[in-house]
Amino acid sequence: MNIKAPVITIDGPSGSGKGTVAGILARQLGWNLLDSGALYRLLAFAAANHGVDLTNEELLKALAAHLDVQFIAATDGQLQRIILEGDEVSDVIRTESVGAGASQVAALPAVREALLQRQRAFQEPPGLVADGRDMGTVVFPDAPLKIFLTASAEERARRRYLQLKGKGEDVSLSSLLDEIRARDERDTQRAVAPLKPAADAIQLDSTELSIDQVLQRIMSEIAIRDIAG
Ligand SMILES: Nc1ncnc2c1ncn2[C@@H]1O[C@H](COP(=O)(O)OP(=O)(O)OP(=O)(O)O)[C@@H](O)[C@H]1O
Ligand SMILES: Nc1ccn([C@H]2C[C@H](O)[C@@H](COP(=O)(O)O)O2)c(=O)n1
Repeated sequence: MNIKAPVITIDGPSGSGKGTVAGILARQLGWNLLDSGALYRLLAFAAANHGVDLTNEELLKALAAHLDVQFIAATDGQLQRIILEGDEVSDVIRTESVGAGASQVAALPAVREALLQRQRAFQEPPGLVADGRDMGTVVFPDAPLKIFLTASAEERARRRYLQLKGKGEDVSLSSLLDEIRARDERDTQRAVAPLKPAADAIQLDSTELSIDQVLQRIMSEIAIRDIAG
């Protein structure tokens, strides 16, 4: 019998804290991590490098199918690293402009199809924490625990502002809020795999919660379901 490794999905809009929470959870549980947004970001970044237009669905599909990417698991003191075509791109794919490009290519059905199996291949023992927009609805519909993490657009823009300021970037809160709203609109309104909670997802609004409080809430759901051994 083929018993699949358990999956915890964490979906939600940009800046809700999915990536942070998924990374900590995966480390605490000793499970694999799938940052699915990174795949769409890598595709948008690779397309720019190869001169592929972000509306050219056929070429983007081919690029997605052949993306030469390696995810190097986090270790104590070092976050997960991402290598594209031999170069480390962990930081350069995190800009708002690459995020906007990712949101654009993510609306193309052929691109999503090309990335589907690549995402499912992360489901390896002892388990997987997967974050994105359609982890619970499309990629891992049988996951035993699905979280839909939200926060108000204003709070998400504030978090992003602090994050980027902390990196020394010159950003404006109002333009970040505009970008977050535009990305929400594109991600929720697209025809394929739009951002929405799975019917069986637990919805968690983190506007007033710290990262630790969010983690505690998820840990208690894991304990209730007894899915982490
Ligand atoms: N509950 C929280 N309270 C305060 N800050 C938070 C909280 N959750 C996350 N953050 C901070 O908000 C910023 C954005 O978080 P993160 O990158 O995890 O969001 P995300 O949902 O993965 O966004 P994206 O989808 O755009 O990658 C980070 O600086 C993170 O430390
Ligand atoms: N499962 C996913 C993950 C991401 N996307 C798209 C939509 C986002 O705007 C963009 C970047 O994601 P982020 O790194 O900010 O989480 O990628 C998606 O459609 N489906």
